[in-house]
Amino acid sequence: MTQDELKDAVAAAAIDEIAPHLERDTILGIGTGSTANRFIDRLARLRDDFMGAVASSEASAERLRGHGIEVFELNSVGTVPYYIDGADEVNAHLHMIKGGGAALTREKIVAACAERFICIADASKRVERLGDFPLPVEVIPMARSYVARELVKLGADPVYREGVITDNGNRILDCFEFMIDDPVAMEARINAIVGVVTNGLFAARGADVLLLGSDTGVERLTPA
Ligand SMILES: O=C(CO)[C@H](O)[C@H](O)COP(=O)(O)O
Repeated sequence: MTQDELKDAVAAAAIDEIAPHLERDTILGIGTGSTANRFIDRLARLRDDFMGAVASSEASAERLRGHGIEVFELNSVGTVPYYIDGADEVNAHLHMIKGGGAALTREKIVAACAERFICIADASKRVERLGDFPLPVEVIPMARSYVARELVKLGADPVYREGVITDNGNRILDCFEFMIDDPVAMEARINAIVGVVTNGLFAARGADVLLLGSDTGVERLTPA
């Protein structure tokens, strides 16, 4: 199967996972990226079965609205029963690196408000140790150089993502050469640097379920 077919397969599996639990007043949390987009496109077929969605990016909000799905502000919703999103890397504990699409901060906020995080990914995203994928860090623009120097002290090789401004008006540093042995500790450590908005480690709040697509089908995994 191609990677696109695997993304379709996990998007379909996520629909199967949540569809029996949808109520007329359900508001879902929706992620960002090519896998999440496939989920959004399938969700459109169920749009009369639930109330709407909270989106983790302007791009996803636009896509949801394009399908006639109402998009709500998180502040007016409170909690959502499910957050469905992709990942750049995921380990056996369902800790993830996210933010390849620069939406990490809003993704982390919506995930924090979700009762369950369902991660949808093709098998290429499953790793033993996080860090081959460059870890994104969202920074306040004026703190960019300072944060980069602090990240070097932690062992990373941070590279400014040229031309990218996040939905929050901030910048992204991608940390290369950064093998992460303790994702929970490193997530907290990076977030403690002044000027960091958040980083792309989703470890303190990892996923509850991973739907992982491979040539043999979609596997449903829970944290080890
Ligand atoms: O974190 C993300 C965006 O900020 C995405 O979930 C992540 O980059 C995976 O994207 P894709 O489904 O396109 O591979």
